[in-house]
Amino acid sequence: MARFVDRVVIHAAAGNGGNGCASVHREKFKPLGGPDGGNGGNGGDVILVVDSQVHTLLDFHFRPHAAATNGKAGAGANRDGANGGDLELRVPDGTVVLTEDGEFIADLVGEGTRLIAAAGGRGGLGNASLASKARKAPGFALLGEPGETRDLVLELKSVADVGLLGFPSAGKSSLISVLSAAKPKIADYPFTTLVPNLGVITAGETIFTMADVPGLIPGASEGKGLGLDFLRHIERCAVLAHVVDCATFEEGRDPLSDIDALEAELAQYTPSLGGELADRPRVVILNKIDVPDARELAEIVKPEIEARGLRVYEISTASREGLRELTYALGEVVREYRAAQPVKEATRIVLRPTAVDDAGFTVIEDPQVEGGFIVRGERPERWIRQTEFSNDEAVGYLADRLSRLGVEDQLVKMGAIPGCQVTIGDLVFDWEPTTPAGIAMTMTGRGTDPRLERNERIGASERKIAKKARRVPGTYDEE
Ligand SMILES: Nc1nc2c(ncn2[C@@H]2O[C@H](COP(=O)(O)OP(=O)(O)OP(=O)(O)O)[C@@H](O)[C@H]2O)c(=O)[nH]1
Ligand SMILES: [Mg+2]
Repeated sequence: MARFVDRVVIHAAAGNGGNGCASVHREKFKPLGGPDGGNGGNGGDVILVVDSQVHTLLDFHFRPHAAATNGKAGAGANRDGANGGDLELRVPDGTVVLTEDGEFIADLVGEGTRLIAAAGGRGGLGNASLASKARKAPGFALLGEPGETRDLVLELKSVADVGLLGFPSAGKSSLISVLSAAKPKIADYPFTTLVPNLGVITAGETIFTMADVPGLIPGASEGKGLGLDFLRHIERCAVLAHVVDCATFEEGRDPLSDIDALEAELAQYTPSLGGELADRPRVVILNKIDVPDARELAEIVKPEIEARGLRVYEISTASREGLRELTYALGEVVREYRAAQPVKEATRIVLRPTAVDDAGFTVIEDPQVEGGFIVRGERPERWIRQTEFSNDEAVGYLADRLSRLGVEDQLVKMGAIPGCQVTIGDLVFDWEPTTPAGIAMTMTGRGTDPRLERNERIGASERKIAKKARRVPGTYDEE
């Protein structure tokens, strides 16, 4: 059976956007028929999708790299590049997504819940789309944006329906091996099991999973033995089953004190996912009754344990006595537990949180460069990525865009002088006002900016967004 992996790091790489195409339509006797470069396709997303048929993160353990396909470049004759295909990764219900630093991103609950783990890059516009009255035949196109790459931690909130608790050599691995198809290592020395095993058990209509975990000893909550690691697994099981060795001759051990010792450890442990371990339903499995002394002992302690309100089952994994009854009883407890859970609602679509400053930007003084500035913002940074810097026309277009957004005005307002160093994203450059009258231009109203009239590529709505961003206090406006 599957080894059980409850925590993996995945490397998600979304597809890059395809580059836009700069092309000029050509026909016989009509050599310059206007721009006809198509747009690049968008890169594919890497998406996590909850699938109730998936129970472990094992696949990701073996294949941690996930990449969506790139968008295709645009071509002449107005042919747009194809979009890259999304890559859907199927994850178990109850997968918790964290950043590598342990910051919580999402809790994926309910069949079909989706999370964009890494967003594909946008395709670049071709020169046909960039054409305007003022720029009838642009000799450039926009570059496709690189897709996001993110390292994410996936953790299983629930690893199994039933978790086995017990001292080393109590017979936990033996039990899972006779109840399910799991074939864990079994031996008569302590700590045979080092990593948990997962078994799938059928009890009539009910199918449930059981986790065999490493043995527990007193002091585990402080890290003794395999300690905390083990408790982290137990925390993710709905039902806890004590497996008690009734045939041990070890000094100071008997079924009751074994149970008490392990309960004391559980009580010491603070579950990292919240929720109390004390609230989990419990059963007690008295094992090894094929040994005569053990059977006798089991008979003696059974009523005492039952008096604590626990269900007790006497079994032997060696002679297979009592297994059928145990299987159905566990199925019953699991069914009860499931029925008591609130109905899980599919969160349906959890989208990647969008950047708050999508429409705006901020300018700060560069702490490292005297007289320098850093411009931050989703859009200006994206525009930089879309620009092919070896093409002067493309650079001019970028400068227009930045100035229209108000970046230039803001730099002036903050005391930028021509020639100072400005950083936007990956780009560092010596700033020069776009027009010789750049500084004076801040005195004119926005509506009278001659560059605005010249350009119809930016839609009214886009301009409105930019304007609105200017009004939001704190976005960047220092007034
Ligand atoms: N006589 C008898 N021996 C058993 C029974 N169940 C398990 N054993 C023996 O007990 C020893 C330990 O069994 P395991 O299943 O490895 O015990 P475990 O609880 O998984 O132990 P750790 O992984 O070390 O925590 C082995 O030698 C088994 O053969 C049983 O019902 N009767
Ligand atoms: Mg074991």
